[in-house]
Amino acid sequence: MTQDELKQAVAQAAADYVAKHAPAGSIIGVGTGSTANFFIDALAPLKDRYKGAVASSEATRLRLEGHGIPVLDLNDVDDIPVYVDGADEIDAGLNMIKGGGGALTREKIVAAVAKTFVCIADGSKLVETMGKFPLPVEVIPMARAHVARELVKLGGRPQERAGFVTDNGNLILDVHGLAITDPKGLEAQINQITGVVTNGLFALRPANICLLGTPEGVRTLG
Ligand SMILES: O=C(CO)[C@H](O)[C@H](O)COP(=O)(O)O
Repeated sequence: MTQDELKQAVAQAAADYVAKHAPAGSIIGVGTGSTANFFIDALAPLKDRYKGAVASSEATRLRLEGHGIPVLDLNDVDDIPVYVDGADEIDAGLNMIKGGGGALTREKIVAAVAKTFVCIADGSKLVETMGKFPLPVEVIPMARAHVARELVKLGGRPQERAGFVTDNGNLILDVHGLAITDPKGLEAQINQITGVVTNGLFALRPANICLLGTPEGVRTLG
């Protein structure tokens, strides 16, 4: 199976999960990235069952609206039963690195509201120790150099994502060379650096389940 076929399989499994667990009339949280895009396509046939979706990025908003799925402002929503999103890396404890697409802050906000976070990923994303994928950190532009110096003190090699501006008007530092043995501790520590909006570790709010695409079928973790 190709990687896209694995992503499609987990996206369909997530749509089936939503159909089973999100009550009719509820609002679905939708992540960002190529796997989340497959999920949006799989969600489209179910759209009349739900009131709409909350999007974690402008790209996701456009794709949802392209399918005729109403997109709501998170400030008008009290309850998101299920949030479905991809990951760049996930470990056995369902901690993740996210933000390869640069949408980490909005993803973290939607995940904070959601009752259940369903991670969808192809099998290549499952790792023993996170950190091979550079950790994205969203930074207020005037704090770039200060935050970079602080990240070097933590043992990382930050690199500005060239020419990239987040949906919030900020920049991304991708931090190479971290072996993340304490994901919760590192997530909290990086978020303490003045000028950091947030970082791509999802360990303080990990996924609740992961639907993992393998050639043998979709495995459920958690
Ligand atoms: O966090 C993300 C975007 O900010 C994505 O979920 C992550 O980068 C995985 O993307 P893909 O499904 O394309 O592999």
